[in-house]
Amino acid sequence: PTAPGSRATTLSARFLGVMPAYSAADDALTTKLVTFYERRGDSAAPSHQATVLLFDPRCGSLRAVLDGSVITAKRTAAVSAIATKLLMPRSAEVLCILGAGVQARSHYEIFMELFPFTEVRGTRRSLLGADRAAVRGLTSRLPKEKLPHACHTTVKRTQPQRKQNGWPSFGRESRGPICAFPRRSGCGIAASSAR
Ligand SMILES: NC(=O)C1=CN([C@@H]2O[C@H](COP(=O)(O)OP(=O)(O)OC[C@H]3O[C@@H](n4cnc5c(N)ncnc54)[C@H](O)[C@@H]3O)[C@@H](O)[C@H]2O)C=CC1
Ligand SMILES: O=C(O)C1=NCCCC1
Repeated sequence: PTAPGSRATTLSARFLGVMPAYSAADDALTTKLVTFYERRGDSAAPSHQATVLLFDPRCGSLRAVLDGSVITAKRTAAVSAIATKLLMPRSAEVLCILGAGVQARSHYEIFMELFPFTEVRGTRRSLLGADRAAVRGLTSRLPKEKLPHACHTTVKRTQPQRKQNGWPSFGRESRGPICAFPRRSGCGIAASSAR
């Protein structure tokens, strides 16, 4: 989760986030620095780039500089997985992932490892490029007649809002990832990872 004291500096759809944290249990003093930029089609750079600095809590000296991109991808998906483990109906078989970027991939990987989904669905803009062939039962749109049991949005700058039929629809503000379980499952919108 975002640490208390985190700050973000904005340059019109370009952000620098500072996420300091101290864990007494691990005796670890750290901060993550993360930039997240709205990308136009012509940019090859990742939309989110992060670095983690680790300090010695006793003397304040810098001890390590870590790449933060993998940590961000895995930690965020891990939080979604915890929420899903606690809230998803046991009978769930169908996973839906909206978005096709870094978080879509990390969510896909951990969800396929931890849960017995038999089917994965995405939207037209999904799913996972090269992994497409490995995804069983992928459909290119969300069929109304058979709702998935868990839905994870990893799209940028959108947020699902519950529709009457229980499906998330996209608003224009805010950010994912957000875990949603359709109302039919009895859970409603269940959790938003992290922030
Ligand atoms: N809560 C947390 O701790 C974290 C949250 N995030 C958030 O998760 C989201 C995804 O991050 P990344 O995967 O790293 O970004 P990314 O830039 O790698 O992927 C974004 C994906 O969303 C898709 N997309 C954008 N608009 C769409 C739309 N209207 N419909 C369908 N797909 C659409 C893009 O095509 C792209 O595949 C961002 O909003 C980001 O800020 C990311 C990291 C940590
Ligand atoms: O690294 C994180 O955690 C982020 N949270 C929200 C937006 C971008 C990065």
